[in-house]
Amino acid sequence: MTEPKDEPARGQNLAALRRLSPYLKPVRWRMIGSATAVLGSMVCGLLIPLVLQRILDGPVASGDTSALTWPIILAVVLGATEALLFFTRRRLISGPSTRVEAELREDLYRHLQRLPISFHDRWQSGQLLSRAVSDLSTLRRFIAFAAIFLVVNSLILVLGLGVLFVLDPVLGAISTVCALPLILISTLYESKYSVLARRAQDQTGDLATTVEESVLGIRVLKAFGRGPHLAATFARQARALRHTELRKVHVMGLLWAAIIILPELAIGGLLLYGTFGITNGTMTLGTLVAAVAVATYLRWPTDSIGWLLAESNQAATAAIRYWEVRDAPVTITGPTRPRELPDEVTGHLRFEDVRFAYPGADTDVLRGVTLDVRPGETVALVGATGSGKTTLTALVGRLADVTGGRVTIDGVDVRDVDLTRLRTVVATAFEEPVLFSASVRENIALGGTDATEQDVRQALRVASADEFVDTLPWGLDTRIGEQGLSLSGGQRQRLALARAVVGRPSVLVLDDPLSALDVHTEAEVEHALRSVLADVTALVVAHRPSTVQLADRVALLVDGRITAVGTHSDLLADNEEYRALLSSLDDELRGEEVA
Ligand SMILES: Nc1ncnc2c1ncn2[C@@H]1O[C@H](COP(=O)(O)OP(=O)(O)OP(=O)(O)O)[C@@H](O)[C@H]1O
Repeated sequence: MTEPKDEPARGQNLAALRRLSPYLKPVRWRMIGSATAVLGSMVCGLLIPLVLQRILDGPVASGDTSALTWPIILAVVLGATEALLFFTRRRLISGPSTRVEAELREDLYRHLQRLPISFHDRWQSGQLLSRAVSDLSTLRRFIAFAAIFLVVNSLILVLGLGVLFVLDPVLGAISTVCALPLILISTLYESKYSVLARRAQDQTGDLATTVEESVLGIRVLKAFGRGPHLAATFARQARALRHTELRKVHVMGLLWAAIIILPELAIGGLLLYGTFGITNGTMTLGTLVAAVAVATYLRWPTDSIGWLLAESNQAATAAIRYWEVRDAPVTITGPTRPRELPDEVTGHLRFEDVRFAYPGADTDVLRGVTLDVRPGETVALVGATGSGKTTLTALVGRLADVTGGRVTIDGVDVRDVDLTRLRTVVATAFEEPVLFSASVRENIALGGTDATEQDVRQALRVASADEFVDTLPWGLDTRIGEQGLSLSGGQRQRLALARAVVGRPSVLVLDDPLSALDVHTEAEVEHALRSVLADVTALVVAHRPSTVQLADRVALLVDGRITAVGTHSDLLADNEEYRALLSSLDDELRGEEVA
């Protein structure tokens, strides 16, 4: 599922850009300096035609070449200053614009880390990726270029038209009459373009999602021969994006037609009127040449307005998309006044009448779970598929919050404990042992920020992973591929276990740690698990009888409630439902093995 994609409303654009001001404030003087430099540079450029006018109507008309020296020196100085100031603009703005981009990106990443799992369940990763990369580049380009030139070019346009009016009011009027429709067309086109810009940016996000998913799922795709199917989906999305880009070009093309024709008409009009003026003696040659030179100089400020508006629109769309993520509420936060857990946490874990419903769902997944896991005890959670086992485990480390009842550790509600402290006390290992493209050491140390070399080695020993890590080419420093793809399933599971125990948690939550392992690997991980579970309170989701046998007691989850708790053998003897469930899990397992 993806996030809602609204077309940007008018007015929303400006508000989204205005919200960037806290980031722009520290660099505002450099931005103003850059705008002033470019304005100064363009004013110099605008003055050169006036010097030309003086040369033509003065020394050239009178044949007095001795009077040429100073005007020529002035023209050269103006030209050199124009170039120097233009260069200064770039020097002034490049540092601040990249700094703003980096800060926005950092804050986005930090926010993504704090957002609840439910947010990440809802959003496609490609959409987040495109916002963090391409949208922020668009904003940097806007800050460094479009924002400054939009202001400066508009000012130069007004100034230039003013110069034309001073040279001759009719020349000024001809140029203004041609410039006005251009501004009108640019404004009309702005709204059309912004809708297409938003669509193209969203489609880029979809495309990124497909690429990312196919790279992560490359094994599944190859195994099922589904590569061509995904390639077809990719091609379809790429075609849709191309179609939108072509429509953008079409809209842009219409604008460019107006942009090119209207200034040409203006220059034609100036030449026509000027030629009559010179013939009648009401205008000098210098004035006409200066007017044509000014009008030609104004082509870039005029031409660029549509394109700069397009860039600004694209930047506004990028800003809206950026704030959509930044505005997503962080629903799981630490308490303002945290309650202290004892220094020596015993790990007494209790679920008291716990209820839970996923956001937007009509029914509760958990409907009053009550379970007591004693300090140091291992309880296996058993239930039919979809009965809510994973959901229940997520509540301990507050990956999700209960919607009713409470979860306590040593008598303290987990919502009252400082979040960092809670996640030091509780460690979770998930069904899919996700590893990062980093060294083995870095992957393990993720489980405990203060973990020393000795802690990492101890954790590997506990998880029975030390021997195979020693055989890796660079031992602990061996870089493992993204998702640990260069390792076997059992090796990845054991590294995930080591990561879970490295911070010496008091409560360990394991979501089916033996999933997707063959019999041989299962035995290796089981051995590791026995030693991992020896010193902690553990809640283990179990899909296999072998995992159940690691537990002191078993809790049976049926229809969102714990219906029975007891030892494996007691439940086997007394509970019909448990027997049926276990034999169905056994059948499933046998089916998997045969397959
Ligand atoms: N992010 C989610 N949003 C909405 N519903 C969800 C979400 N995740 C799980 N569910 C639903 O909640 C119910 C319980 O899911 P859960 O993953 O906790 O079950 P489980 O017992 O762990 O299943 P399994 O044994 O197959 O892993 C299911 O009906 C599932 O469809």
